[in-house]
Amino acid sequence: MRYAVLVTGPAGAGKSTFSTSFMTHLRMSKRSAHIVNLDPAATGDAFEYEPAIDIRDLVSLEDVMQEMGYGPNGGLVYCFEYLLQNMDWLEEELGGFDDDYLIIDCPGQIELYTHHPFLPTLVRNLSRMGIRTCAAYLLESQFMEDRYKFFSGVLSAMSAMVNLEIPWINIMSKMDLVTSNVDGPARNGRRARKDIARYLDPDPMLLASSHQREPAPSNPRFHALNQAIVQLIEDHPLVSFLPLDLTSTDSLETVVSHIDFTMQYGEDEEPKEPHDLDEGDFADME
Ligand SMILES: Nc1nc2c(ncn2[C@@H]2O[C@H](COP(=O)(O)OP(=O)(O)OP(=O)(O)O)[C@@H](O)[C@H]2O)c(=O)[nH]1
Ligand SMILES: [Mg+2]
Repeated sequence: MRYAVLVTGPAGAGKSTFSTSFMTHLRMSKRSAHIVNLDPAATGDAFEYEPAIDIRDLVSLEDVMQEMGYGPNGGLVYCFEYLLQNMDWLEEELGGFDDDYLIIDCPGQIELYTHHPFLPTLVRNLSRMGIRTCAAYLLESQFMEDRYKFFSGVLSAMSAMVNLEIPWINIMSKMDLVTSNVDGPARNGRRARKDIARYLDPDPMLLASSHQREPAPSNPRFHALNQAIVQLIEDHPLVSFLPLDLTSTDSLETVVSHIDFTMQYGEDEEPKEPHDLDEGDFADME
C-alpha cells in the first residue's frame, strides 16, 4: 500500500518546514518516507533534504518567467497547467515508490485551493494509481491574532476542503510563536489557553461578540455578513485545528498519529481474518 499526504495551506504557513520535520520523524520511526516538491517556485536551497520527486525537474517558475516572459503569477498558473498536461511524468516518477509514504509539499497560492482544477485532478490521479491520499491544511498561529483574519482563514480552509474529496485535517502551525496575545490582552495564562481553545475549535461567537477593545465595525452590512458567517460555521462545523509546535516532539507525534489515523495507515498491512483468530492469538496479545 502506498500513502500520500498533501501538505497544503496559504503562503508561508510552514508547509515546507513541516514536511521536513514530518519526514525526519517518520524516518526516525523506521518508516520509509519521501518528500515530493510540487512547488515550481521553490528556491534551490529550500529543502534540507533533496526531494525524491521535484516538479522543478519538469518545469520551474524561473525558466517559465525567463523563457516565456510571464510574471510570477501567470508563470505559476502556466506551471500547473503544464503539470496537468504532463501527469504521465508524475506517474512515472511515482511508479518507483512502493510501500512508501510520500509527503507532498504543495505551493502556497490560495487560488490553487479555491478554484483551480490542479489539486482535484492530482488527487484523482493519485487514487487511480492506488495511492491512499489525505490532506493536511496548515494555517499559521498568527491568524489567531485577529478575529477577522482568522475567520477568513477558516473560510479558505473550508473552501479547500469541499474542493477535495479526501480525508482532511487542519493544523494550526507555528504554535511556538503563540504567547498570550491571542486577539486581545490576556490577563493571565489561563485566559490565554481558554482563548486558544476557542480558535482551535472555532467558536463563531468570537465574530459576533463585541467584548474586544476595538470598537465594533459600524457598517451594518459588515455586521450582517458576520452574522451570516457565524451561522454558516455553527451549521457546518467542518473545521477544527490540531495545534502543531515543532519545538515539541510530543506535538509532532500527535499530529503524525492523527494523519496516520485519517489515512488508516497500516490497516492493510498483514490483515487478519476474524476466523484466523483462536484463543492462542489472544494469549499473545498484550
Ligand atoms: N517560529 C516558527 N517559524 C516557522 C515554523 N515553521 C516555519 N516557520 C518559518 O516560517 C517561514 C515560512 O516557512 P515555510 O516552511 O517555508 O512555509 P511554506 O508554507 O512552505 O511557504 P511557501 O512554500 O512559500 O508557501 C520560514 O521563515 C520558516 O522558518 C514554526 O513551526 N515555528
Ligand atoms: Mg514551501
